[in-house]
Amino acid sequence: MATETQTRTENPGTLTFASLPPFPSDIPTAPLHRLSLSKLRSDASESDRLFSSCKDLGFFYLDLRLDQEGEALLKDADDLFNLAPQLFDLGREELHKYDYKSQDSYMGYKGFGSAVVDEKGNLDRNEFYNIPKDDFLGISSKPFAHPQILHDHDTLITSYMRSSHSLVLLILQHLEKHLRLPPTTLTSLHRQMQISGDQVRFIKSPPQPPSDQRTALGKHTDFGSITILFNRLGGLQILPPPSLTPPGQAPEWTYVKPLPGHCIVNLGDAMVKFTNGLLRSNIHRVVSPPGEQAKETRFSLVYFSRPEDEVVLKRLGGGDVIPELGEGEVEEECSAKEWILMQAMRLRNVREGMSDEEKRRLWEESGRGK
Ligand SMILES: O=C(O)CCC(=O)C(=O)O
Ligand SMILES: [Fe+2]
Repeated sequence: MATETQTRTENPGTLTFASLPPFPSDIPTAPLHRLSLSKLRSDASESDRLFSSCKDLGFFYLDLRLDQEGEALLKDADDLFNLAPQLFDLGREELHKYDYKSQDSYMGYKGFGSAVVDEKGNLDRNEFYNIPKDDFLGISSKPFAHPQILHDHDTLITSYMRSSHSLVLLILQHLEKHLRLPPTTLTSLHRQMQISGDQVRFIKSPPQPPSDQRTALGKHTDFGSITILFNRLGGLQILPPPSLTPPGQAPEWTYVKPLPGHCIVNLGDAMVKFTNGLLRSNIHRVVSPPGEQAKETRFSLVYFSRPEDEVVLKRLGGGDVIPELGEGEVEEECSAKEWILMQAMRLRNVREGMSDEEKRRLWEESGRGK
């Protein structure tokens, strides 16, 4: 049993999760900055560090402890980690009823092995359940059906959505300030009660045979604005940009070590488009957890915030920090709704009996092999 002191210690090297094998101490980990939510509310230098993290890596840890809203979010995340196994225990056959791919939606269930993860045409090794914010906040015009167990936990799910969304708005407010954009430029594109692709995602990846450990979730950048991620077992890896790689070395996939009391925050493609490449959405993937952790089933919990459906993903005007477009450069007019749908569905066009060649083509056409 982990004690309060184990999970509350200030030394990240000794932070562990109760009842799970520890993250190995002898493997390299990604150099994410560790920011604090409570400091972010009052300390200008913490805000500066947030801006730097969003520019150089596009990923950071956020310590949620010692902050009222942060602690509430941690509690909800804990409760959702207890709910996740119960949801997936409904079984793949039952959950398939909630796969809405045939309705051209990525919401609901994604079955095990239904997306391509690499150039060889290998299939993923995880299941998702995507819960649309709009269905649970009661603003969808046509909500999807979801398993009863989710409705039974409606209060928890909506509380988690509201807390995550409010964290996203806080981060966007800091970014607006550093980008010297008029106040609400970013937050007004992410109003909680407007229709968007925002979702909670549960992911389950079972242990893989030691002789056949593959990528569970293929390399990608997130498509939306800000992602709030909780996980307990390693497995998430990022490919650091050349600017953070020692001179003369090629960037290498590096594990992000989960830290209790923290979430991992990362930026998606919409933030890159809004800022003409000033902010970064870094490439990442999920592989087998390292060391002893590989024997465990891995769950993760994600809140994806995305711009409201009708927002056009292009450079934001009104500030003097975002780089100008190049001479004669014309941006595509793609709405957030179109962009997210296209990105989310591309690799999920795997059909029964598809040849390896066809699967490889799906990967190629997704543009992720670049
Ligand atoms: O499970 C994780 O740690 C990361 C999941 C992820 O990157 C995603 O769902 O986009
Ligand atoms: Fe991701």
